[in-house]
Amino acid sequence: MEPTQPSVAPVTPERTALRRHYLMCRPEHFAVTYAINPWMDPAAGASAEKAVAQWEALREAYVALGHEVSLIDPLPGLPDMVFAANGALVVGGRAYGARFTFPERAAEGPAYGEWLRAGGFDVREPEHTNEGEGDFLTLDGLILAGTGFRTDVAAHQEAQEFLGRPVVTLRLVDPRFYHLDTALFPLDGNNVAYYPGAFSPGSRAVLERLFPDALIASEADAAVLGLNAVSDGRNVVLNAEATGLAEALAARGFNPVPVDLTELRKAGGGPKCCTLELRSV
Ligand SMILES: CN(C)C(=N)NCCC[C@H](N)C(=O)O
Repeated sequence: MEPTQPSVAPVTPERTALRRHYLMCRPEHFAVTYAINPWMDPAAGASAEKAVAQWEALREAYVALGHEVSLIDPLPGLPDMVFAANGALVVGGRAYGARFTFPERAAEGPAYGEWLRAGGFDVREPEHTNEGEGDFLTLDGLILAGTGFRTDVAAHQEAQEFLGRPVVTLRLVDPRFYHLDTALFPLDGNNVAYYPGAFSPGSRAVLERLFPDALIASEADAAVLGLNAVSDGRNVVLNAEATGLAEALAARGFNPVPVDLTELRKAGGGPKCCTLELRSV
């Protein structure tokens, strides 16, 4: 008889959630009146009422998970202000302000800056174009920074100097994934999920070197903005249509929390875009 190999059951790691503090902006003035990314079609229109209902469900999901949510008042004439992640990058109580690429969103930078200053954050007015956490994603030891469509590489250096954290530049090459947070999200402080096709060959090699155990997402999941997700280290809030990604997350011991943000996707945004993390450490 052949000796039988002892079978080893796969070990799914226990994941730990860390309580977060998020800033959000109710989409009362949401609309698609201009097109600054390939997802936007002003002729197709969008409903602020539907957007508010979907956004409320996202806010409630965060609260149910035990996170704190603060709100900034939406301003008329700024239909994209719901995308709070673009408003700044906040790390260790310091806020590196946003300076938007397109004039349509320019007034959002000062609005978020004022809110953060009033909240006691040390706010830096940026010299260089950058769209906040849309293109800066923070892990324990470093900050990943996107460029290619919106944020200028000079802003990566400016953020590094102000925040005192290493910033690693990644080049985006597919216009559907115009912000880093449409193509990659931190699973926890040390690992990420991403769609390789969104990055230049050199940046893909950097990601492989930094994160050999990364979760690699399919194009189908990326194309429904599934990577525009928010993880607290255990629970991952993501677009409901990203079913393959949700399964892969569950297989790694994460708890996928699906949300429906189809109305906001008409402007090119998902759960992460609506969520600016206020990090005190
Ligand atoms: C990661 N974040 C924040 C985003 N991807 N933001 C969505 C911005 C959508 C807006 N219409 C724009 O094109 O700027």
